Amino acid sequence: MENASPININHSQNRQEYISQVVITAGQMRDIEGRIFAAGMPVAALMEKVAGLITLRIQELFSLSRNIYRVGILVGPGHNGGDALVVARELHFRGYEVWIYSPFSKLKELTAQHWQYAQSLGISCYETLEQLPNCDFLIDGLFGFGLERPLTDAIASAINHFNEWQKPIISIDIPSGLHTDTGEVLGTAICATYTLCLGLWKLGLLQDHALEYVGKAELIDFDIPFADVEAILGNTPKIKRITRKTALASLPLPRPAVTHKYKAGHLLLICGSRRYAGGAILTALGARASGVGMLSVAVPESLKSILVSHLPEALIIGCPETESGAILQLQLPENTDLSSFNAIACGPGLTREATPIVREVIESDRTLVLDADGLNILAQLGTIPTLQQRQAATVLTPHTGEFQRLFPDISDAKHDRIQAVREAAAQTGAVVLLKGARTAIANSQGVVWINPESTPALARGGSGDVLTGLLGGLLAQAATKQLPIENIVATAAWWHSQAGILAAQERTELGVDALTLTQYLMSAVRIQQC
Ligand SMILES: NC(=O)C1=CN([C@@H]2O[C@H](COP(=O)(O)OP(=O)(O)OC[C@H]3O[C@@H](n4cnc5c(N)ncnc54)[C@H](O)[C@@H]3O)[C@@H](O)[C@H]2O)[C@H](O)CC1
Ligand SMILES: [K+]
Repeated sequence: MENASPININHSQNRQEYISQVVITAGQMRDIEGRIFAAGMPVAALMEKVAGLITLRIQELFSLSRNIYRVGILVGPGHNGGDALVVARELHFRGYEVWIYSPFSKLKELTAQHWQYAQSLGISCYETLEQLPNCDFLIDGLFGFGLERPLTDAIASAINHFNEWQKPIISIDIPSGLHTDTGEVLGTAICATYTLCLGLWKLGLLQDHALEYVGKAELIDFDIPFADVEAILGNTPKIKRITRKTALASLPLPRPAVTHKYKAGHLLLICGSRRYAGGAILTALGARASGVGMLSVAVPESLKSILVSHLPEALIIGCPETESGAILQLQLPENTDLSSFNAIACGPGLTREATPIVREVIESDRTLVLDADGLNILAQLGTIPTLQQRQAATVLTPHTGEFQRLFPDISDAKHDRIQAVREAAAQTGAVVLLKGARTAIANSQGVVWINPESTPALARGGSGDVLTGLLGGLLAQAATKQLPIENIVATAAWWHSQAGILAAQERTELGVDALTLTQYLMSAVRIQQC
């Protein structure tokens, strides 16, 4: 954090950025909340403040009109339900037609008081699903981060019932039924249209399998003092969302006024085979977009001319090839060896025949990105023992299937991807990027970056090749800087997804083939720079 006088730390840009990055668990939220109440903030006052902010946002999302005026409020037994009851009261005063549903007989005291007051205002309250009025949208205040066990019987069937209504649902803090940390569905869960996350981003909202329940997630910042967050998480929180600011900070921009091509990094790509020539081209185009000063691309000899035609500025190295057209041997130009390069990216389109090549680059002292067949070969060689000997920085970029081949003993990456990628990084000492709808990046000290924004448009062949090239190019340029490798990897993931989002906006989610994606990389970063 830049130095800011203590007076304004809670209102500064720094706090905004910090709050937008931090990702927390239910336990950490409870501890932070505990500090706030211990410092004298009455629970009821905080609930009033939070619910007031929720009400304002709801009025923006569903402005009162002739067609939108009926709102059903689902109330749980805890303070999530308390929030919802305050929202119910405030929307009632703002002219919405409000009804409340809660099947719980035992409510927390504050929640029970709000229930009683809502009834005194004449707001219709229901305890059973029968005869519920129609509505234009629903507000889910059943459970927040206090959900402790799977939902069963009455409340589970009620949630399924409301999901079947196909009405827009706004979930307060977390879609009810989702595990706050793993994002797992505990029995069943509300399928939210919007999730208004309170105070600090909950980890479960960033887990791939939660996304279909979360809908569009927004943060309701209710001025949690920076000191309280820092007291629980420390100055460098372990799990962070990649933000535009952090991503742009690791880009090699602006360039120094005086520079030359070798100062802007030299990347060696080792990729492609006669069967997968396209993978080599896409990886090289991704690398080109990174701005790397010099790009060398080692491919089987038979691919050399097609690579030259696509990338006239790159040094294409034609290597001896096997019968089936895989690279047989890395044959670098005269007076060149692996130490001539700032970074190496190896794997796309290699096929499994290129084991000697992968072994050679692993044994080198260069910063190394392994992807695709580079990862499959690493898995065959034995992930942990093979990497143990490496001193230089290693980045692995598996999708879920490659991850499970690399780390068969790590708990199922689908269950808790964040924990899985952390374990993989700790076991290998590598930075591990686990691809997904919310790509997660971990280093061996347990720091995790999560990319909070992406698009299903990127789920296509070749998209990963582009990322590998882009990442390799950024690492080659950063070789002389002291930036943490995981920050560079996070920036590459962010840049890649922003290009996909921009391309999908202009061409729909069906129009983002990998070649098109390479053409959006530049405009994505230019737009984000404004
Ligand atoms: N974080 C903050 O600073 C603020 C949070 N607020 C809201 O409070 C909830 C958390 O409230 P809490 O009472 O701790 O938990 P819930 O509302 O999620 O309710 C849990 C409640 O339900 C019971 N329960 C747990 N599991 C089950 C189950 N499977 N079936 C039935 N009942 C279950 C449990 O015993 C609890 O009583 C947070 O999300 C915010 O919405 C503050 O209002 C504002 C500040
Ligand atoms: K909720």
